[in-house]
Amino acid sequence: MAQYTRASGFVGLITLQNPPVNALSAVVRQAIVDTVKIALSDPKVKSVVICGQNGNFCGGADIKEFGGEMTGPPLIPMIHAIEAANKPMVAAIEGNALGGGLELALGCHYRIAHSKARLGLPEVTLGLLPAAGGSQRLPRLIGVPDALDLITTGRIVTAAEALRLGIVDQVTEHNTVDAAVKFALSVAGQPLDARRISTFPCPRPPDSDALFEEAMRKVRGSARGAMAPVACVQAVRAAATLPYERGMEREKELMATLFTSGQARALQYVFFAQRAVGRWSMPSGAGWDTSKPRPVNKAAVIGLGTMGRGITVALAQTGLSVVAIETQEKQLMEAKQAVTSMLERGAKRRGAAPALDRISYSRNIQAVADVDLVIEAVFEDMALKLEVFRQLSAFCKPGTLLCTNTSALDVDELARGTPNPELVVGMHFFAPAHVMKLLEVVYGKRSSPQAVATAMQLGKKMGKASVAVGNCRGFVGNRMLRLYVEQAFFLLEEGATPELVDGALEEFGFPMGVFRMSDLSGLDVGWRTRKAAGQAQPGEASGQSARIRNGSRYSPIGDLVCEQGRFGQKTGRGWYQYDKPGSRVARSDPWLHSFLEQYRARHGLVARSIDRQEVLERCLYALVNEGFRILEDGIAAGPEDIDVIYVFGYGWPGHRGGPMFYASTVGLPKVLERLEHYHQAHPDVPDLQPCGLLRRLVASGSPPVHRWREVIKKLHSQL
Ligand SMILES: CCCCCCC/C=C/C(=O)SCCNC(=O)CCNC(=O)[C@H](O)C(C)(C)COP(=O)(O)OP(=O)(O)OC[C@H]1O[C@@H](n2cnc3c(N)ncnc32)[C@H](O)[C@@H]1OP(=O)(O)O
Repeated sequence: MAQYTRASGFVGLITLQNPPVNALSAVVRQAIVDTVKIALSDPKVKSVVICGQNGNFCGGADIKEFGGEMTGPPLIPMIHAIEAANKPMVAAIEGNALGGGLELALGCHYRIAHSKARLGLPEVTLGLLPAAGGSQRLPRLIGVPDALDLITTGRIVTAAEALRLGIVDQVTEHNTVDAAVKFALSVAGQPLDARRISTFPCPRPPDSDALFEEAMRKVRGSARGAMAPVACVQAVRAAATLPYERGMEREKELMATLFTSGQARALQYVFFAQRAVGRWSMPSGAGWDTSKPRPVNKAAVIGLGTMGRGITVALAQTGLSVVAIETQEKQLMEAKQAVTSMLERGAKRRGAAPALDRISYSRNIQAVADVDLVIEAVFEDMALKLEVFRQLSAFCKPGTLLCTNTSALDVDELARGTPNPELVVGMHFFAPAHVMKLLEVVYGKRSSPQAVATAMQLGKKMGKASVAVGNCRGFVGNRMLRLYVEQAFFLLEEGATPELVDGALEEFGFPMGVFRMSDLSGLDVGWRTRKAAGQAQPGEASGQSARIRNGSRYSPIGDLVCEQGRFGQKTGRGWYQYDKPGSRVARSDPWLHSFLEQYRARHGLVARSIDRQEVLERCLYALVNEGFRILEDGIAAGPEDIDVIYVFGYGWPGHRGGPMFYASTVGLPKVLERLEHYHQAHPDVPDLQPCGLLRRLVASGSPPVHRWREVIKKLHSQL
C-alpha cells in the first residue's frame, strides 16, 4: 500500500509501503492512484513528494504478478496522471529505483536521489522492456545513445552517474525525503510544462540510422536468440522516430509479444531461482535459517595459478584482507604482477581505487596463522592437497575454515585428512574466478552447517550466485557436463562434425558449442583426467574393445586428437584450426575431417546423416537426465539449484531457464520418450537410461517445475 501524510505543512508525502522492495503490486498501484488524488485535491498542498518506506524507493513492478491475471490500476495511466499533475511531483529516491520504480520517478517532474541510490531499467534481464513509458521517456531525457545502453543491458547506475546522465536533478548525502520536501517547497507554484518528459522532443543524433543498426547488430550478436534486447532497441528507435503517443503504442505492442513469450517466463524463473538457492538446506535438515555464518575478515589463498589469482582478486575486491601464498619465488612474483594488473583493470572499469594494499604475498604457509578462512587452489592432485591441508591444520588458528577449490576431487577424502573435518567445505569457483558469477559450495559428509553458511555468505558478498551442493564426482555442474560432452563425441563417431554439433548448440543459445569450448579451455585438461582415471590409453587400437570402458561405450576420439599435440587454441590446432597459437578465430580443419573419416573406417563405423534436432536431443537430454539423477541422489536440493548452476556457470541461455526448467517446457513425457528411444538405439550407453525420478514425475502427471521438490521429498522419505 502507500501512506499519505503532510510534511512541512504544504507538501503531500506519499510513502510506498510494500516490503522488502516496495514492488508496485496491484494494492500499491491502487494506493498510489488514491493518494495522488487526495494530494492534488487538497488546497493546502502545494507540491507532492513520493518516497519508499525503509530507505528503498521501489524495486519495480511486482514480478510475482506477471504469472497471473493482472488486476488493479495499470501502471501507464497511473504514471501519466502523475506527470499531468498541476502541482510539482518530486521523487525522493533512496535505495533502489528499478524498472517500474524508475519509470514512476520519470513520470515525476523532479528526481532527488541519495548518493547511495541505485537506478536502472533491468526489465531486459527479465525478458521484458521498460513498458510503463520508460523506453519512451528515458531517451527523451538523456538522449538515445545512453538510453540504448541502459535499456538494452539493464545496467544499474549509481546516483553520481545518474546525475551525470541527467536522470536525476540533485544528489544528497543527507536525508533524502527531507531534501526532497525542501526542494518541493522551493518549486511550488512554478510552471511544469517544461518538466513533463513525455512532451520533450527526443534528441535525434545525426547518424541515428547507423546508430540503431549498430545497436541491433550488437544485441543480436550477444543476445544468442533472446528477444528482449532486440525489442528494447526497437522501442528506443520508436522513441526517436515517432511522436510520443505512437511510441507508446509501439512499446505496448513489443511488450505484448515479450510478455507472452516463453523467454520472459524462463528469465523470471531464473530471477526467483537465484533467490531460492539462497535458502539452502543440507540432507540433515540444517540450512540457511538455522545456521549462523562466522565472520570472515581475512582470508588466505594457497596456490596462485589461474584460479588462485582470480580468487585473490575477487576476495580483495569484496573488501577482505588477503594473504596470497605460493611457495616458488618466481611464480609468486609472476602472480603478484598478474593480480595487480587485474585489480588495476577492474578498478579503472569501476572508476575506483584498486584494492592493492589489501593483499600481502608470502612464500610461507605459516602466514595463514591469523586468517579466518583459507581457499586452497593448488594443482588437482589429491596427495598434494592432503599435504597442504595437513600443514593448514597445523598452522591455522582454531576454527579457521578450510576450503578447497577442487573441481574434481573428493571433498570427504580431504576432510578425513584433517583433525577437524567439520571445518572443510568445497568452494568451487569458475574461471576466471573474479568474473564468473557462479560458486558451488560443496558440503561433505562431515561439513558443519556453520561452515556451509560461512562459505555461502562469503560467496554472496563476492556477488556470486552461490549454490550449496553435495559431494560427488564433478559435483553438480561437471557431473552433468560429462554426459553432454560424451554425447558430442559419440555424435562425431556416428557421422557428425564439430561444426554441426557446435552450430546446433550455439543456435540453441550457448555462447560456444562443445568443441569450440574445448578448444578454448584446452583439450589436454580432460585428457590428463582421463589418463589418470585409466580411461585414455595410448595408441590407435581398433575394434570394439577400443571403444569400451567398464562395459560402457567410450569414445577415444579426444585422446587421439591430443596425441597429435592438438590441445586447442593454445597450440593453434584442436577441433578447429587457428591462424596461430593463441588466436581465437576458429576455422574448419580438413585434417580433422579426414581424421574422423579414417577413425570411423578403422572402427568399422558407417557415417550416417545426423540433424541438428538429434544433436540437441542427445546432448541436452543426456545432461538433463543426469540432472534428475542428481536430484534423486540428493546432491542438489531442487531443480532451481541445477538451473542456477547452468545459467551462471556453463553458458546455458537464461532465456531458456536452465536445463531442468527447459525439460519442463519441452514436456517431461517427451523427454522421457526420447531418452527411451536413444537408450534403445545405444544400449551400450547406460547413462541414457531414463532416471527413475523422471519416470516418477511423468507418472505423477508431470507437475510444474516449482512442485518437483514435493515429489523429490516424498521419494527421499520412502528410501
Ligand atoms: C503488461 C504489463 C505492463 C507492465 C509494465 C511493466 C513495466 C515494468 C516492469 C518491471 O518493473 S519488471 C521489475 C523490474 N525490477 C527488477 O528487475 C528488480 C528486481 N529486484 C532486484 O533486482 C533486487 O531484488 C533488488 C531490488 C536490487 C534488491 O536486492 P536484495 O539483494 O536486497 O534483495 P533480494 O533478495 O533480491 O529481494 C528481496 C525479496 O524481494 C523480492 N523481489 C525483489 N524485487 C521484486 C519485484 N520487482 N517483484 C516482486 N518481488 C521482488 C525477491 O524475490 C525477494 O523475495 P524472496 O525471494 O526473499 O521471497
